[in-house]
Amino acid sequence: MALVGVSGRRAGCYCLRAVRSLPFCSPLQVPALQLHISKTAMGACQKDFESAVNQVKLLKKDPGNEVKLKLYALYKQATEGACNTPKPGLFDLINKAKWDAWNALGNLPKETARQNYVDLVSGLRSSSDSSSQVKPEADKKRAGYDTLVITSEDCITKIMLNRPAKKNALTTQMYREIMLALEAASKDDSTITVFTGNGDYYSSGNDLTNFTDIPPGGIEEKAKNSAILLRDFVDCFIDFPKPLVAVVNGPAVGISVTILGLFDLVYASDRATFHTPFSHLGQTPEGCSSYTFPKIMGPAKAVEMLIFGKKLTAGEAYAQGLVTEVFPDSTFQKEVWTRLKAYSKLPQNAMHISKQIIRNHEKEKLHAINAEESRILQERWLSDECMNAVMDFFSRKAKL
Ligand SMILES: CCCCC/C=C/CC(=O)SCCNC(=O)CCNC(=O)[C@H](O)C(C)(C)COP(=O)(O)OP(=O)(O)OC[C@H]1O[C@@H](n2cnc3c(N)ncnc32)[C@H](O)[C@@H]1OP(=O)(O)O
Repeated sequence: MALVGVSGRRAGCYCLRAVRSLPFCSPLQVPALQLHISKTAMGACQKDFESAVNQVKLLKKDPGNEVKLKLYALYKQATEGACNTPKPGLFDLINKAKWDAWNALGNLPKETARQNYVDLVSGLRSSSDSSSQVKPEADKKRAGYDTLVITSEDCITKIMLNRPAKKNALTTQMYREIMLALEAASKDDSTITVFTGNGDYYSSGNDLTNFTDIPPGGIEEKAKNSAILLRDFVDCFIDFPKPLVAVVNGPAVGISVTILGLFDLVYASDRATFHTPFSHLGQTPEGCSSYTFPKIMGPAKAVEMLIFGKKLTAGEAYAQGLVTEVFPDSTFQKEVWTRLKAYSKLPQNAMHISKQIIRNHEKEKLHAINAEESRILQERWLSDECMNAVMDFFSRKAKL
């Protein structure tokens, strides 16, 4: 996701672009959002306002689409007053989101809007400054990974999803980095590999903005590329040679849940939930869950999750066999890591060979299922049902 960028100063007018600012699907092309700052904005805090407008350009961190929409709306209100343009059509998604945000401000006075804009930017600056001071965490990252933190200790390689502000939603970059991390972990001298999430979520599943970055070949090409990426990604889990452990620190959604059927141990905090809202999104199961879930929990319970999107608590997921053990959140990390450190000292070759024997029974089948699920999803992603569901998500997010 591109950050807010500055296009430069032009003839008495500052122009700020939020490149690929608002992630919507159909027509799956995201134009640049332009904010033109006219010199005519008047009022007591005009100077502060202009200065805030300039400070937005210097933010080190993308403030996210919701905030960008707020900035846009407040800017329009501050400079033009109440929303005075016709509502864009349903499928003009970007402009509709911007219009909704502006319109939601009603008759807010221009001066108040200016002040709110200044306050918002000031808040963003302080959080951007303080987050840029958190150097030690960044330094711990193994080189080459932007979205993951990977560490190796006590013969355990830990792969931590690291987009806490986005609930560890999986971007295409993240899928690729996870594949690289698995490849590296399969060859390093660790005995077991652990997945977990940074922050309050394990993962909110596929990042829905993945649907917005459309190549020149259009949405068909996008769907095809995504299906290939999905298939390769899941194949890496099917083929992973060492014991694979999920330390589910919080809620898990979508593909982060389905893929658990390919893990060897799933430890969950009692805060964790397990949710696969595929029908709600006009989508269908992946991660081999159409096979592993009925096998693990029986067809009836699998249907509740995969077709009807029933969200399970950690206790329910344990009762249905998806989770190996549930721990109180207060002692989760301590108990799980003590357990894993003990396991990691077991004879490495015996563990790896055992995993191979167990997996080899159905490896071929899993690859075939993965291919089929990916093929079906490629079609689903082009459906109105799916596009409308993704649009709904971002429309909800765009409301002020
Ligand atoms: C290669 C392609 C492979 C594709 C494989 C297919 C997989 C299928 C799936 O995984 S389906 C599941 C998709 N995920 C979802 O539908 C979850 C969507 N998110 C939510 O419903 C909510 O965000 C939540 C319930 C996870 C958390 O709600 P909460 O109110 O606590 O927090 P926010 O909504 O404010 O979220 C904080 C910011 O994170 C952004 N975000 C969260 N999840 C996603 C996501 N999946 N995709 C994109 N963005 C996400 C959210 O937009 C907020 O961002 P903002 O601060 O900029 O507004």
